[in-house]
Order: sequence, then structure tokens, then C-alpha cells
Amino acid sequence: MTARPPTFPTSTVLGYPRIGPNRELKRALESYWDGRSTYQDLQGTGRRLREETWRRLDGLGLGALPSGTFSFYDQMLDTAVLLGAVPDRYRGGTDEEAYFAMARGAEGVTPLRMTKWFDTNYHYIVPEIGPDTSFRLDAAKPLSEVREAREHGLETRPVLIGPVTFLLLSQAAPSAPAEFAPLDRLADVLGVYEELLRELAAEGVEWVQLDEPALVTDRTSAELDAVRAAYGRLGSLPERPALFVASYFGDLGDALPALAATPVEAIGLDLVAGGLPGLYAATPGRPTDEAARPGEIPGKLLGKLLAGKTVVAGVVSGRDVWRTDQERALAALLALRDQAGPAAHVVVSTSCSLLHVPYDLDLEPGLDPDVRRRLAFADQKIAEVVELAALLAAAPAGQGTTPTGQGTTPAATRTAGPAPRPALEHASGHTLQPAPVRSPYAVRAAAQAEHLRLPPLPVTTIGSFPQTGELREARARLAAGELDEAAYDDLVRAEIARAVALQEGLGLDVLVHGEPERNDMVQYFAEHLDGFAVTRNGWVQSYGSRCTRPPILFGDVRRPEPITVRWARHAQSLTDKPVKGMLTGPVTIVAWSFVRDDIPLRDVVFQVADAIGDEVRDLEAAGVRVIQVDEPALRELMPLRREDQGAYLEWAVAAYRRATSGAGDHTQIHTHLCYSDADQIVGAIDALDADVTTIESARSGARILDEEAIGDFERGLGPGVYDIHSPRVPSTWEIEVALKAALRVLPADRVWVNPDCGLKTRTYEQVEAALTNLVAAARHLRGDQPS
Ligand SMILES: Nc1nc2c(c(=O)[nH]1)N[C@@H](CNc1ccc(C(=O)N[C@@H](CCC(=O)N[C@@H](CCC(=O)N[C@@H](CCC(=O)O)C(=O)O)C(=O)O)C(=O)O)cc1)CN2
Ligand code: MET
Ligand SMILES: [Zn+2]
Repeated sequence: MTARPPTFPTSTVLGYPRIGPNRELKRALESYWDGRSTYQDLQGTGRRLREETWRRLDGLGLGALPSGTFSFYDQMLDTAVLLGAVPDRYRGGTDEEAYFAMARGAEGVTPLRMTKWFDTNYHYIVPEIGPDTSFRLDAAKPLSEVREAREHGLETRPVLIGPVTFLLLSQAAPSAPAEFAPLDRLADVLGVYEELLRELAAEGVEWVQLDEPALVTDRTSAELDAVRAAYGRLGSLPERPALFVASYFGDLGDALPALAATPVEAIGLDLVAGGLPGLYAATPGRPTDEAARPGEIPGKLLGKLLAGKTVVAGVVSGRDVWRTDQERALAALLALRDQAGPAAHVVVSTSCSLLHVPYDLDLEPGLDPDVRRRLAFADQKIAEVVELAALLAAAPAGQGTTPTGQGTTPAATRTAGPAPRPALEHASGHTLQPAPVRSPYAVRAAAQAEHLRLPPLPVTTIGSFPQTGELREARARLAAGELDEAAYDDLVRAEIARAVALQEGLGLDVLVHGEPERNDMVQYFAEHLDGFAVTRNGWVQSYGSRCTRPPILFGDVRRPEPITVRWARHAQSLTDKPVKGMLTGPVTIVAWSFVRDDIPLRDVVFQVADAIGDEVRDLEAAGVRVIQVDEPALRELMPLRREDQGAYLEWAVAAYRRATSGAGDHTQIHTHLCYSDADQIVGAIDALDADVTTIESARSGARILDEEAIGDFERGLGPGVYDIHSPRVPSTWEIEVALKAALRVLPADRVWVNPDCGLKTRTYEQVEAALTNLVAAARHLRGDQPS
């Protein structure tokens, strides 16, 4: 920058949802993918959604509007395209064909890996970078969005993934030598960012936001050097917009001084999940009066670090649906403004993008008014940001007190409105009773072998079968009162019979009922447990066109009556083969809900564990021989900083065992994890003490099967051999290759044959073809004659 940086308006948000208030983008994408509409139609929907978003944010009075937060699939994938990092195997067709082939696979090519975005339920596409990836700027998307907004008379700030996070979250191309890391390509990537910044400057763009959330996780000193180098270099470009580097999901720790020493004009801090010591530490599980942790910056130094910078203060949570305690947020802003000193400029913002919350509470008229009073969705949060900015501007300097714990509002009363919460059962010590202990695995394995009589390499699935349009429509009609309970139940029973008959016919060994009664594996349980509220339209994007409506856990959790037993009974009555009881685990139910923040997360999870434990006992009593308790979010809820991870894994595992340890030796407990980098938590998976674990591995190169990762894992393991997130049907040969890899590290009586996740997003046609090949591969490897 040559001249003084432009002033950053006093309020902004880091990002906004893009799926559409009524999931318009979801429908447009799926119709385009199915060939029911054209790419031009899809682009039209995109344009309309972007226009609506900008007008809405502007109408709410927000100071600075972001652009580029829209995506047809994912922002990491968009960044790969921006940098020209499209692997050769996806090229050859049109740009959009390449884009969606990377996201979803296409004829003859598997998609890029997809994995969890930090500790959220959003999933990103993992770019592939090799030593000879040739980077080349393709600035069409950021430029056209800036121009588009101008057509509506609005100036925007392009939002991009920063170069360091982009490379840290990318994977090495398969052909890269073992010692190669994508970050090795930083210098080349920076060249492309420089070119982009020049183009944006030429376009008249004043500010650019570069997201660097990877800096809130543990970083080596070499990586911090990369941060200094990257922003030193971008900062010294003569012709460029002002740079705003955003961090979120935690605190920057050592990365803050590194970043602050570079010429970037603005730094974004997440004061909800991270915070500065004594300022604002209201993240669930973190006491408000907690002292600074190692690596955190004592308040006094802040002024030096931030002198002359704009500080974008994320005080309104982008991760939960609670209203912000205005008094407390304002106190944090005032303290920050005083500590940062007169030479800094404080901007009010959300803690992260609003991508992770639903659009608008006004679309949710049916919520219990007592719960509703305490809620804020994206648009309400924007109003809070705008209001806080006005309050901050009106407050004279020197008002900032550094809260030390005394005088801060306890989290329980943080959310506005009269919100007395139910008496806390955990306070009575109820949830702290020790869980029963199961017999050693070897004893159980023998009892189960006797009870179940399964062949080697047993074939099973993860639980859900295709969710047909007919079922969804019936559920919608049931909710609207157009269909009665009995007719709906008949439909579900018929669908269960269909799934069971299909599995019997194909020759699977352990069957499932197919989960047709569930709208979602978390929401369904929330609907049947006390203490949760659910929404009609509170959709949040999970990946691509897929969304969930995270339930709102606001009170104490209890299971008033059995939830799944009648469906399990029905399914088992149709076959002699064992049918798995199917439950969602306590960690996952909590991870994929918006949860109360007035008691420690651990206590919330334990309450849910006890409710699921009741269901396990009832299923067993109903004669169910195999019970699966899914924990796909076990890895996701793990704290981002290593120092916090051990304690988390300990209580997460304890919660799982509370839920499952009531089962007798002869009952086989299964668990399932997906998109979880399972290889990183093999110890915890082992400690879950499930008899069988099925995991995602089709799309992550089966890393868990490395001799080193698997270590002395003692129990049954089903490495997913069919990537269900792609419409592709795997061949028998491919499946055999994957199984042989498992058989190199595990004995045949402990290897299971299964897809890598539930089949609900697939069609019956795809599923039938894939399961046929799965059974054929298992039989071939068992040495059976093909039937
Ligand atoms: N909560 C959660 N998180 C998860 C997963 C998961 O399964 N659940 N899986 C992993 C991957 N993420 C996923 C997230 C969503 C979906 C998914 O399939 N979602 C469905 C919606 C599921 C649902 O809630 N369905 C409801 C509502 C269906 C619906 O759209 N109804 C129509 C009306 C009915 C009609 O006429 O079609 C409407 O509301 O407009 C139901 O079946 O009842 C979708 O986006 O399409 C899959 C994977 C990780 N995180
Ligand atoms: C995201 S894990 C999904 C597990 C669930 N039992 C299913 O098959 O859909
Ligand atoms: Zn799964």
C-alpha cells in the first residue's frame, strides 16, 4: 500500500450462508446434476441468491459487505480453481465439468477427498498439490462477484482462503515424493495471489479478506515463518487492496505476533471461541475467569502489536444460535479498544462466517416462545453486530474495564430474555455414576461368535438405505397434517420390508432396517428426546447440496420412551439373519446440534449418553443381537489445540462407554466413524471398546490400514470399501483390492466388508449394483463358489 489504508467500516460479517433461505441452491444444483436444467439455469440461481444476500445485508445496516462467500460447492475447491490447481485427470471438458468432477467424481474419475472443516459439520474438498502443479490465476469468480455487486450499487470486500491455510489444508498429490508437503509450494502460490491482488486493485477494490483459520491450530515455527514470509511479501506489493487477514474457530496464539509484524492492515480475531485473556472467553467449557494460557498474549502487549491496525473483533458467535449478551460483548469491545490503544481501529464482526447457522429466525414461527426468545439466526446476528457497532461508537474512550471474572455475567444468564433453564440434573450427581464394565473383548468375541454364527469377512452396511422422494414427501405431509400417523407408519414398514428383502436377496450377513423413519440421524433422536427443540426450516449446509437442521439442545435431556425399538422389532421379524439396532452416539448428537452453553459440554454429552444407554438396554431386551452406536463426529468435536485433546478424548470415550456398556457379552456392539481421519485417533477408537468399528476410508486412501496407524488394534474393523458420496459404483475387483489391503494387517475373522457410510444419498439402482459387487468380492475372497 502506498497511501494510507482506506477506513474499514465499523461493522461486518466474515461470511453468510449460500444455500438459499429455502435451499434454492440445493434444488438448482441437484436438478442440474440430474440433467433437468442447464448450467445457465444454475448460474441464474447463483446470481439471484447473491443479489438477495447483498441486498439483505445492506438492508440490515451492515457496514462492509463480503463477496465471494457464495460457492456452487465449496470455498476450498473454488480456491483451487482460482489458483489453477486442477489436477490433469479432471481436465478435458468444460470448466464446470472439471469443477463438479473434482467435487463429486465423474465417469472414470473418483472425486477429490472431502473432509471436515475444522471442528464444524461443514465438509470441504481437499485440493491436491504436487511438486509440479502448475499454478495459474483464474480470477473470474472474485472479479465477477465484485462487478455483480456493483450492478446493484454495492461495494464489496472479496473473501478468499489465504495462501497458508490453503496449502496447509491441501493434500500432497499421489505422485509426490514422501518428503513433499504442499506448503513447499508457498512461493509459487504467492506469485498467483500477488497477481490477483494487482487485478483487484486495478478493479478499484479497497479491502480483501484472506481467511487463515489454520492459524488457530498448533503450528510449527517453520509454519509461522511461512506466515511471516507470506504476509510480508503480499504486504509489500505496491499496488494492492488493503489486506484483512481473518482468523476464526480459536485464538491465534503465536501466530498473532507473527501476523501483526507484517504489513497487513487488518486482523480478525475470534473472541468467542478463542478470545484474549481476561477479555472474552465464553466458549463452552472455558470458564470466564480462566487465566491466560501459554502462548496467549497478555493484554498489555496487545497495544504494541496492534498499533496502527484495524482489529476485526468477532464478538457475535457464528457457531451457535444463542442471542449475544450485549453487555458482555460491549465490555469486551471496550476493553479491546482500550488495550489496543488509540492507534488501532476496532470493527465489530461475527466470530466466523455465518455459514454454520440458519438464515432467519422469522422463517421459524413454530418454535416454543420460551426457546425462541433466546435465539438468533444469521440475520438476527447481523442486527446484533450492527447494534454493537453503534454502541461502541457512542461509548467514550477509556470505558474499557478488563473483566477478571468478577462482575462478568455467568454464561447461564448470558442469553437475553427471561430464560430460566430447567433444574440441572447433573448437579445432583446423577450422571456421574460409574458405567458398568463389559467383559474383556476376547470373552465377548467368543460369546458373539456362538450367538451370531457369521462367516469370515461378514458383509454389512452402515445403516441407512436410499431415502426416497416418496418417504420425504410423506414426512412433509405428516408434518402438515395431511397424512395420518398410521398411514405414515405403514409406509415406513413397507420400506423396511423392501430394504430387508433386498439385503437377504443379495446375501448380506448382518442386515439393517434402513432408517426410513428418520429425517436425519441426529434430528430424529432430538425429536424423541426431552430437552431439544427442532426447526422446520433451519437448514445449514453440510457439504455440496446437502444440509441438516441442527436441533437446539436447550434443557436437560431425558428419553421419555423407547425410540427405535418398534422399528427394530419389525425388521427382525422379517428375517432370520441378525438385523442391527441403529443408534446415534452421544458425542455425535451433541456435535451436530446447537447446545446449551451454561454447563460444561461434557455434562451435556453424558446426559445424552444416558438416554442412548436406555435405548441400548431396551433394544437388547427386545432380542436385538447387534447394536450399532454411530460416532462419526468423535474426531470433529476434538479441540483444535493438542494440549486440550487428551482430556476431551477421555470424556468422549467415557460417554460412549456409558451409552454402550449396559450390553451383555453376546450382544455385538458396532460403531461407525466417517470423514474423521480415523488414523489419528486409533487409540481412542480402541478405547471405545466397540466389538466392530466401521470407518470411512474409501476416500482417504485407507490410511488407517498403515501398519503403524493400526498398531495393535484388537477388535473387528470394517474399512469402507465403497465411497457412497459418489454416484459411482465400485467394481468387484476394486473392492477386492481394498479388502486385500485390510487382510494384510488384520486376520479374516476381524475384517468386515461394508460401504464407508450410510446409503441414504444414493439411489436403489446404485445401491443394488454396489452391494452385489460387495458380496461377490467377499465371497470370492472367502473362497466360496460364486452364486
Ligand atoms: N446431521 C447430520 N450430519 C452429518 C451427516 C448426517 O447424516 N447427519 N452425515 C455426514 C455428511 N453430511 C450429510 C448431511 C446431510 C445429508 C442429507 O442427506 N441431508 C438431506 C436432508 C435430510 C433431511 O433432514 N430430510 C428431511 C427433510 C426432507 C425434505 O427436503 N423435505 C422437503 C419436503 C419433502 C419433499 O417433497 O421432498 C422440504 O422440507 O422442502 C426428511 O427426510 O424428512 C438433504 O440435504 O437433502 C447427508 C449427509 C456428516 N454430517
Ligand atoms: C454420517 S454416519 C451415518 C450413519 C448412519 N447409520 C447412516 O447409515 O446413515
Ligand atoms: Zn458415516
